[in-house]
Amino acid sequence: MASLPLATAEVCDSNAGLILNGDLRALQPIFRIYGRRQSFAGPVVTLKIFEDNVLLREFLEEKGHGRVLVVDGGGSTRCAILGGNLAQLAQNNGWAGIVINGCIRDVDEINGCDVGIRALNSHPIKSNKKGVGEKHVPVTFAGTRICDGEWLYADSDGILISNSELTV
Ligand SMILES: O=C([O-])CC(=O)C(=O)O
Repeated sequence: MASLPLATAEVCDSNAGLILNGDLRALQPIFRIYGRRQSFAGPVVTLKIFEDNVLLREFLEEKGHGRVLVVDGGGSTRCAILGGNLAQLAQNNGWAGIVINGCIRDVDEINGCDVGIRALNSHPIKSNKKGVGEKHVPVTFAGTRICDGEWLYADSDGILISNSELTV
Protein backbone atom coordinates (compact mmCIF):
# COMPACT_ATOMS: atom_id res chain seq x y z
CA MET A 1 0.00 0.00 0.00
CA ALA A 2 1.34 3.44 -0.84
CA SER A 3 2.05 5.54 2.25
CA LEU A 4 0.80 9.11 2.66
CA PRO A 5 3.16 11.73 1.27
CA LEU A 6 5.28 13.46 3.91
CA ALA A 7 4.19 16.98 4.86
CA THR A 8 6.94 19.39 3.80
CA ALA A 9 6.62 21.57 6.94
CA GLU A 10 7.01 18.52 9.18
CA VAL A 11 9.94 17.30 7.13
CA CYS A 12 11.66 20.68 7.67
CA ASP A 13 10.89 20.74 11.40
CA SER A 14 12.32 17.28 11.98
CA ASN A 15 15.37 17.68 9.73
CA ALA A 16 16.90 21.03 10.75
CA GLY A 17 20.39 19.55 10.56
CA LEU A 18 19.91 18.50 6.95
CA ILE A 19 18.73 22.03 6.07
CA LEU A 20 21.82 23.51 7.77
CA ASN A 21 24.24 21.32 5.86
CA GLY A 22 22.42 21.71 2.55
CA ASP A 23 21.32 18.11 2.12
CA LEU A 24 17.68 19.33 2.29
CA ARG A 25 16.77 22.45 0.30
CA ALA A 26 13.49 24.32 -0.29
CA LEU A 27 12.80 25.76 -3.73
CA GLN A 28 11.96 29.47 -3.72
CA PRO A 29 8.15 29.87 -3.86
CA ILE A 30 7.78 30.89 -7.49
CA PHE A 31 5.47 28.07 -8.64
CA ARG A 32 1.76 27.73 -9.23
CA ILE A 33 -0.02 24.51 -8.34
CA TYR A 34 -1.74 22.48 -11.08
CA GLY A 35 -3.00 18.92 -11.46
CA ARG A 36 -5.22 16.86 -9.17
CA ARG A 37 -2.44 15.66 -6.88
CA GLN A 38 -1.78 18.38 -4.31
CA SER A 39 0.97 16.34 -2.66
CA PHE A 40 3.52 14.17 -4.40
CA ALA A 41 7.01 12.82 -3.86
CA GLY A 42 9.51 10.62 -5.62
CA PRO A 43 12.98 10.20 -7.05
CA VAL A 44 14.00 12.99 -9.43
CA VAL A 45 14.78 12.79 -13.13
CA THR A 46 16.16 16.02 -14.58
CA LEU A 47 15.81 17.62 -17.98
CA LYS A 48 17.19 20.91 -19.31
CA ILE A 49 15.38 22.40 -22.33
CA PHE A 50 14.46 25.83 -23.69
CA GLU A 51 11.17 26.50 -25.48
CA ASP A 52 11.33 23.00 -27.01
CA ASN A 53 9.47 20.01 -25.52
CA VAL A 54 10.46 17.02 -27.69
CA LEU A 55 12.69 15.54 -24.96
CA LEU A 56 9.99 16.18 -22.36
CA ARG A 57 7.58 14.04 -24.39
CA GLU A 58 10.28 11.34 -24.72
CA PHE A 59 10.54 11.10 -20.91
CA LEU A 60 6.77 11.03 -20.38
CA GLU A 61 6.41 8.22 -22.94
CA GLU A 62 8.47 6.07 -20.54
CA LYS A 63 6.91 4.44 -17.49
CA GLY A 64 7.25 6.88 -14.60
CA HIS A 65 7.38 4.29 -11.77
CA GLY A 66 6.46 7.08 -9.33
CA ARG A 67 9.31 9.37 -10.37
CA VAL A 68 9.17 13.16 -10.51
CA LEU A 69 10.35 14.89 -13.68
CA VAL A 70 12.17 18.16 -12.91
CA VAL A 71 12.35 20.34 -16.00
CA ASP A 72 14.51 23.44 -16.24
CA GLY A 73 12.85 25.33 -19.05
CA GLY A 74 15.11 28.34 -18.51
CA GLY A 75 12.25 30.23 -16.85
CA SER A 76 10.75 31.07 -20.24
CA THR A 77 7.36 32.77 -20.13
CA ARG A 78 7.16 33.01 -23.95
CA CYS A 79 5.51 29.62 -24.64
CA ALA A 80 4.22 26.45 -22.94
CA ILE A 81 6.38 23.32 -22.77
CA LEU A 82 3.68 21.06 -21.28
CA GLY A 83 0.03 20.76 -22.33
CA GLY A 84 -2.96 18.53 -21.72
CA ASN A 85 -1.80 15.64 -23.92
CA LEU A 86 1.55 15.38 -22.17
CA ALA A 87 -0.06 15.66 -18.73
CA GLN A 88 -2.38 12.75 -19.61
CA LEU A 89 0.61 10.76 -20.79
CA ALA A 90 2.32 11.45 -17.45
CA GLN A 91 -0.78 10.31 -15.56
CA ASN A 92 -1.23 7.16 -17.64
CA ASN A 93 2.45 6.20 -17.41
CA GLY A 94 2.60 6.54 -13.63
CA TRP A 95 4.68 9.68 -13.11
CA ALA A 96 4.11 11.16 -9.63
CA GLY A 97 4.66 14.74 -10.73
CA ILE A 98 6.36 17.31 -12.96
CA VAL A 99 8.05 20.50 -11.75
CA ILE A 100 8.64 23.00 -14.53
CA ASN A 101 10.75 26.15 -14.54
CA GLY A 102 8.61 27.40 -17.42
CA CYS A 103 4.99 27.51 -18.56
CA ILE A 104 2.17 25.06 -19.31
CA ARG A 105 -1.10 25.28 -21.26
CA ASP A 106 -4.51 23.49 -21.32
CA VAL A 107 -4.79 24.29 -17.63
CA ASP A 108 -8.37 23.01 -17.22
CA GLU A 109 -7.43 19.66 -18.77
CA ILE A 110 -4.25 19.45 -16.68
CA ASN A 111 -6.20 20.17 -13.51
CA GLY A 112 -8.28 17.05 -14.25
CA CYS A 113 -5.20 14.78 -14.45
CA ASP A 114 -4.15 12.60 -11.51
CA VAL A 115 -0.60 13.92 -11.39
CA GLY A 116 1.09 16.77 -9.51
CA ILE A 117 2.23 19.71 -11.62
CA ARG A 118 4.11 22.84 -10.62
CA ALA A 119 4.93 25.56 -13.17
CA LEU A 120 5.63 29.29 -13.28
CA ASN A 121 2.43 30.16 -15.14
CA SER A 122 0.33 29.32 -18.19
CA HIS A 123 0.79 30.45 -21.79
CA PRO A 124 -1.37 29.63 -24.85
CA ILE A 125 1.46 29.24 -27.40
CA LYS A 126 3.07 25.82 -27.90
CA SER A 127 6.81 25.27 -27.89
CA ASN A 128 9.27 24.43 -30.68
CA LYS A 129 9.75 20.77 -31.71
CA LYS A 130 13.46 20.52 -32.50
CA GLY A 131 14.59 17.98 -29.93
CA VAL A 132 17.29 20.14 -28.35
CA GLY A 133 18.15 19.71 -24.66
CA GLU A 134 20.01 17.60 -22.09
CA LYS A 135 18.67 14.71 -20.03
CA HIS A 136 19.89 13.77 -16.53
CA VAL A 137 22.09 16.88 -16.07
CA PRO A 138 22.16 18.91 -12.83
CA VAL A 139 19.82 21.92 -13.09
CA THR A 140 19.64 25.10 -11.00
CA PHE A 141 16.50 27.19 -10.60
CA ALA A 142 14.38 28.68 -7.82
CA GLY A 143 17.64 29.12 -5.91
CA THR A 144 18.31 25.39 -5.78
CA ARG A 145 20.62 22.94 -7.50
CA ILE A 146 18.80 19.68 -8.34
CA CYS A 147 20.45 16.44 -9.48
CA ASP A 148 19.13 13.27 -11.03
CA GLY A 149 18.40 10.68 -8.34
CA GLU A 150 17.68 13.16 -5.53
CA TRP A 151 14.23 13.10 -3.87
CA LEU A 152 11.50 15.71 -4.27
CA TYR A 153 8.63 16.35 -1.82
CA ALA A 154 5.84 18.74 -2.83
CA ASP A 155 2.63 19.81 -1.13
CA SER A 156 0.55 22.96 -0.67
CA ASP A 157 3.34 24.56 1.39
CA GLY A 158 6.17 24.17 -1.08
CA ILE A 159 8.77 21.95 -2.72
CA LEU A 160 11.75 20.26 -1.05
CA ILE A 161 14.78 18.58 -2.57
CA SER A 162 16.67 16.02 -0.51
CA ASN A 163 19.94 14.24 -1.30
CA SER A 164 18.31 10.99 -0.20
CA GLU A 165 14.91 9.51 0.56
CA LEU A 166 13.45 10.81 3.84
CA THR A 167 11.31 9.16 6.49
CA VAL A 168 9.79 11.05 9.40
O1 LIG B 1 2.32 19.42 -27.75
C1 LIG B 1 2.69 20.31 -26.99
O2 LIG B 1 3.57 21.14 -27.28
C2 LIG B 1 2.11 20.40 -25.63
C3 LIG B 1 0.65 20.28 -25.69
O3 LIG B 1 -0.03 21.15 -26.14
C4 LIG B 1 0.05 19.06 -25.15
O4 LIG B 1 0.74 18.28 -24.51
O5 LIG B 1 -1.17 18.90 -25.32
